[in-house]
Amino acid sequence: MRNPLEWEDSSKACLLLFATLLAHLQYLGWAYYLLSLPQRDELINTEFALSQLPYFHGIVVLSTILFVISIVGSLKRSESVLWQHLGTQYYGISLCYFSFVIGTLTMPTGAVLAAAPVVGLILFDRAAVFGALASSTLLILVISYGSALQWWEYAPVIKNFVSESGHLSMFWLTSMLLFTVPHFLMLTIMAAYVLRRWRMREEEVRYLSLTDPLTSVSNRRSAMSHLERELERSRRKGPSLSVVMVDLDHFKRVNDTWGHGIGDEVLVKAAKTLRETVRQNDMVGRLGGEEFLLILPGTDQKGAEFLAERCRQHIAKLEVDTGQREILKVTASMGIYCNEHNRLLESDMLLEYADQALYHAKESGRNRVVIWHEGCA
Ligand SMILES: Nc1nc2c(ncn2[C@@H]2O[C@H](COP(=O)(O)OP(=O)(O)OP(=O)(O)O)[C@@H](O)[C@H]2O)c(=O)[nH]1
Repeated sequence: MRNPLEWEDSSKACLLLFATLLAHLQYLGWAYYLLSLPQRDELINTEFALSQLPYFHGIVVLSTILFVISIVGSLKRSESVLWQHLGTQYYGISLCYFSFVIGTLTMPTGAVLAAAPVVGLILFDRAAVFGALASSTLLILVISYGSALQWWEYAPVIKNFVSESGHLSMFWLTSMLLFTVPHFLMLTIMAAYVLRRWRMREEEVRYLSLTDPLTSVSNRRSAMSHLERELERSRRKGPSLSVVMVDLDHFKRVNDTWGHGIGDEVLVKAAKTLRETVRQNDMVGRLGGEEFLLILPGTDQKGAEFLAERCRQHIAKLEVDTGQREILKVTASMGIYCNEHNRLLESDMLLEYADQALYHAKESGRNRVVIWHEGCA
């Protein structure tokens, strides 16, 4: 599914114009329903309603045309902020006309003026939303003051907002709810949908910023901050922490012989093997190139050695199909350091010692696990 936060401008306009068309169809249906009622003369100004029918139709036709144009634009994946201006301006101005007919100081007008910009700002360009808000507010003010100055009647289609007994007219109240609820529903659903996608994207960005794109294990930054956290915990709570530096042997040769594609495949398989061999709360990070780091909380030196040895054996059993009737095998060297004798060591020293042990493993023939000892320094 594509992300609405990355929709083309034409698709956003298309969505808004579709919502506008639905609203105007609802108003047209309402007008026809009222005109069909036997008691219509008691509820509405029939003469005015009939005189406005061509405009109602005209707006529905115009909304349909604009909607179709925006569909064509979105099929062509057209990107231009003008689409957004068109969609938002038409939404605002066409609803102002309806606001003039039923009254500017009403629930639907207030609801749209208050809620539409909030949803709009999530989805549309700021200039488009504020532009449409400015023109609509200005129009609403002109219509309202025009009525106060007796240039035109207020809510010319409605008769008797209040009944003769002084109570609110049931027809008036029901009509207002009928117009308000769909707008609110549409705006709320749109906001909820876009915000959900927004949260998903945030999750995705977080995942990408912490994960190595090739192997899907933690990247260097994420591994380092995890190490700091675990080291702090080890200092406070006591259990020892072990780190294992893992480096694939003669990896340059793999690349040189079989190409980078096969080299990448080896890295992916090795990372997967490490991930599947360690426990759930251990961390596997790729420090770069063919070097990985295992962070093993609550693990003493003996435990780390056992786990590293198991990882080494599993990697040695890996087989990579080279596509040339030859199966490629790889091995890894590992250096271990555990803070069980010195909880105060900083993370860089922990890594330094593990690196020294790894160097020793390489020097003494590769494909082996070495625990740091004085001789490694
Ligand atoms: N395919 C692939 N190769 C990489 C990647 N990152 C680093 N490399 C290669 O990994 C190789 C590392 O080579 P060296 O550092 O010489 O180590 P080595 O050949 O494994 O030798 P030893 O570590 O001493 O056993 C280089 O050829 C890098 O180009 C990667 O993401 N994909």
